[in-house]
Amino acid sequence: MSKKTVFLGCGSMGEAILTGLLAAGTPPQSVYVTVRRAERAQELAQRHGVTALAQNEDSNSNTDAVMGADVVILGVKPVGIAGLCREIADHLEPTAVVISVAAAVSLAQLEGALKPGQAVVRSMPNTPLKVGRGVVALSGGSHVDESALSAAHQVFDGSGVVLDVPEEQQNAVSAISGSGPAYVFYLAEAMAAAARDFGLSPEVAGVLARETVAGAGLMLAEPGADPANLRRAVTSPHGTTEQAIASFEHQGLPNMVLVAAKAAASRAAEMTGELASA
Ligand SMILES: NC(=O)C1=CN([C@@H]2O[C@H](COP(=O)(O)OP(=O)(O)OC[C@H]3O[C@@H](n4cnc5c(N)ncnc54)[C@H](O)[C@@H]3O)[C@@H](O)[C@H]2O)C=CC1
Ligand SMILES: O=C(O)[C@@H]1CCC=N1
Repeated sequence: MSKKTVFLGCGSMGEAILTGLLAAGTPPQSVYVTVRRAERAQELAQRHGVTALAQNEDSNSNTDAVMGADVVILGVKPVGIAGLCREIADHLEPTAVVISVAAAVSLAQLEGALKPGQAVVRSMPNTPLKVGRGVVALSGGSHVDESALSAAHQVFDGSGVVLDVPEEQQNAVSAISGSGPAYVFYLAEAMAAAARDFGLSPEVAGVLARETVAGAGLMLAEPGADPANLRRAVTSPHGTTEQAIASFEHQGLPNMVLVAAKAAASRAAEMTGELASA
């Protein structure tokens, strides 16, 4: 029998994980999601065939949903995580594995808001899980044994690469792969803007940028792909690309990426502190 898997909060990230999980073969009948609004619940139920519950005055959908659940995925914003944990703590099966996807929320904060002994996994996924090309890093809490960690791996296995990292590395993971899709989309936006600056129509500019980034991404996904080698294969000696790469170098693009990633990681550390004092 399939594990009962529950998503508490199912927005951008939750739905990306849900889509990947179902595409990898998990039967929708074993999946439950809770959201705030009835219209969103209806949308998720129709789109994915899962049972979707919205908050209402008569019952608490979160505590109802976690009853008998094997795996519970916390998909709400960091600021809502501790309250959600306290809300469900007494209703969880002692054997349930709780997986948080929230940036900046520490295992200590999660464990402190749940009952003693609950297995908790802190994860940092990314939205490409939705298309089977995600990457997620997991860190197990103090009560996570091999079978609990394996249950967490199973949530993501079919839709991306799953890595185990020490918890201290989670802010760095968040700054690279968690936020990373946004950096790439931002580059695509900038490429489209440059194309429009040349006088190309917005439609043509959009297609050029999107297809180039998507095609390059697929090449990077091939086994053994190396970004530097792939770049060199496009860069003819004394040709056009060489000029653009030299311009990026001159303007300090690698350092800009480093500084931006450090800003993301610092914000995560700051958020952990804010959540602790809230
Ligand atoms: N969006 C991304 O690319 C990534 C997000 N994350 C993490 O994922 C978490 C969710 O982020 P997003 O999906 O972007 O946010 P979102 O706002 O799209 O989704 C959050 C969902 O939770 C629902 N919700 C809020 N409180 C609830 C409650 N008490 N019970 C049930 N449902 C509730 C909201 O209605 C919403 O649908 C955050 O903690 C974030 O740090 C992690 C990695 C990447
Ligand atoms: O921006 C955020 O806080 C979340 C975490 C990583 C990606 N999105």
